[in-house]
Amino acid sequence: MWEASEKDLFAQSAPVRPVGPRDVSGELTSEDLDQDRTLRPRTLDEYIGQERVRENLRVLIQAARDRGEALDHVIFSGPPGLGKTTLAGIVANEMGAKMHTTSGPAIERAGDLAAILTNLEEGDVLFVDEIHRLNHQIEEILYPAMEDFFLDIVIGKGPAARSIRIDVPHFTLVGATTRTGLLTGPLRDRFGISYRLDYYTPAELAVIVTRSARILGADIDEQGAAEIASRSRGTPRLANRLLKRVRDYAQVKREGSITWEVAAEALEFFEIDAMGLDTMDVRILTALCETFRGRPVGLTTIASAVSEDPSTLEDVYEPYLLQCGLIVRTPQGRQATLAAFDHLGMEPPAR
Ligand SMILES: Nc1ncnc2c1ncn2[C@@H]1O[C@H](COP(=O)(O)OP(=O)(O)OP(=O)(O)O)[C@@H](O)[C@H]1O
Repeated sequence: MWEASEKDLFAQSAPVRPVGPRDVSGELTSEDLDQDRTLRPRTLDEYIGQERVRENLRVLIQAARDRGEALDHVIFSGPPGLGKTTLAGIVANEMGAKMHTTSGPAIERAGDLAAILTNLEEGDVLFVDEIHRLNHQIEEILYPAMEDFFLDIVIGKGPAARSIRIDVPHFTLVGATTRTGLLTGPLRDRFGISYRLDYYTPAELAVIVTRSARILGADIDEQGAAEIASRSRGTPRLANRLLKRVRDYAQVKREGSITWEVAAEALEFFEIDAMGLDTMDVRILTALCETFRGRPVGLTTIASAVSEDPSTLEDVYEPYLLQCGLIVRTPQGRQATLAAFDHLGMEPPAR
């Protein structure tokens, strides 16, 4: 049950995907938005990697289609750039449904959500990016809409208040989050289907790079694709971005074709090291190893040492450094491992 004024009720729906350029690691930049339109796979067959998710979805989508029903609500979680938005588009496409896109922080008022939901048609997909950032009042309106497809609205205040119930079409909510931990229990429980996306293997990324190069008309050989893939931190968005940078380098400094030698030289030029770490990753490791001498450190302390926002550090940089075993999370904070000292070519302090 929620309260809304008439004005609120007829408010414009929230702006779509208000993302600005965030030029860090797997995060989205404005260039990515253009690139995404052309490079994004549209069907499950075109989608590379995440085998379990893909095969599961294939069965669930076919079952829903055969029954003529909307697919159950789905949530995708995982670090930025792994393909959550891509999968949401594929779900809509494979269901033959229309996709509407918004994000958690863009839905500010109850009326925003009411406007979005009442504009949907039967079977439509509503994609909510960063769903963990929905405010609690909005979440509560969403519960009956997800479960029983109605909105319960109270108009006015005090004795004059009246309640109306509005039916909404059977839709599929596809949520994406980088932080499942921040999702409230009741919201999480209302998703019938939940997948966590993993980092891609270098072999899968090499296939993605080769496919993207074909679409972009770039000439690349197998070793060139493998070299870009191995430095892409398991992330397709980054693989596509590095491919474009290497293509620029090949065009200006070499003959245009991307071989292993050209790719390695270009990535060196753009300061992407052999593990795919960029300058910010190296600054984080250097702070942990050098400034804090291998001791455990809190997230905000590291963030101020490298002048970065703590949540970007936690969402974007940390997962890959943890995955590579370069840092660990202890109850006292984040700590560099011996592998981090080794990677930086430093002696660990005597314990
Ligand atoms: N499995 C895949 N095969 C081929 N390309 C992919 C795949 N997954 C993602 N991509 C490409 O990577 C880019 C980023 O994907 P996407 O926008 O879906 O990531 P995301 O997880 O939604 O990121 P964010 O959380 O930052 O929104 C897109 O350009 C897409 O084309």
